[in-house]
Amino acid sequence: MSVEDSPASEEESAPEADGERTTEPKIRVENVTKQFGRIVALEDVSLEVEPGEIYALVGDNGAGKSTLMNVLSGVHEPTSGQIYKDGREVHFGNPSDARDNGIETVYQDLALMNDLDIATNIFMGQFPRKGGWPLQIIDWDETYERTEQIMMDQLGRDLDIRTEVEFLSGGQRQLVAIGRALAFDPDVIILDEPTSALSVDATRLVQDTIDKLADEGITIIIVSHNIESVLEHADRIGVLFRGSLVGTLEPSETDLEELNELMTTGTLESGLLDDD
Ligand SMILES: Nc1ncnc2c1ncn2[C@@H]1O[C@H](COP(=O)(O)OP(=O)(O)OP(=O)(O)O)[C@@H](O)[C@H]1O
Repeated sequence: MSVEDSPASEEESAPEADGERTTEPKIRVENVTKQFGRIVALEDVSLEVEPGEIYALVGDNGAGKSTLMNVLSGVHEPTSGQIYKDGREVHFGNPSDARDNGIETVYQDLALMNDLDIATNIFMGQFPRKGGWPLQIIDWDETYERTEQIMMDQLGRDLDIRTEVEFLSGGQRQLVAIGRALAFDPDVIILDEPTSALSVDATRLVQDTIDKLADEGITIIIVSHNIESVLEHADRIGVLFRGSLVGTLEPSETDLEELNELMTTGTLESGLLDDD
């Protein structure tokens, strides 16, 4: 993996003289195309996600949402185009490259271990350790202390972190998966369908948590079919249609009907659409 300064980004990272923009977008996708053989899953997609923003990606089945998510999380390399993080061009050859650049992904399959407790699930594979090599052992005190911090301070939930995950509700399980992402101290979290198959209450729990993380400055990208929830919680909504980004809308300027039209036809009859 390499991270390069792009000449353009150096210029852009300086605060502009008119004071309008002082920060780079957290994520910038520029002209990204992804092909799988003859299938064009993404075609010339460009978008920007601002720091601390909740950006939702919506689209019909096969529109390219997962592919874009996988490009950003290092699962797929784009066929062409560039990705920038904080104004620097990044190349992700695998998910740990994305992780090294502060991007964590919570997949729909939460991949939790049911018979282990919350803290163990959160730090699985990256436990704090103590002692010198070669006699290093897991530092359980530190593991539970840091889990408590993630739960209370970042997720704002008073869950008993020694509870085995199998006893948790759907919403609580989603929080544990988000907690596991937070353990890597990311500044971007990508969430794949975080509220699918959740009850109304669980959906609210997860949404409130996502709002809280964004308030803390973490940039959130949500892939979702839940348009109502997206309209309520996202700052902006990117609509993909057959691999192309056909619109970027703010919830205040659109509604369910319009989004559905855009998702299913790739255009709006009214023609009123920002092309950013
Ligand atoms: N690994 C792959 N190999 C071949 N084709 C793929 C691969 N991944 C995705 N595609 C194709 O790329 C297109 C976009 O798929 P993608 O999964 O990104 O859409 P999506 O919007 O996430 O759809 P869904 O909501 O159904 O998950 C589809 O035509 C899909 O069949």
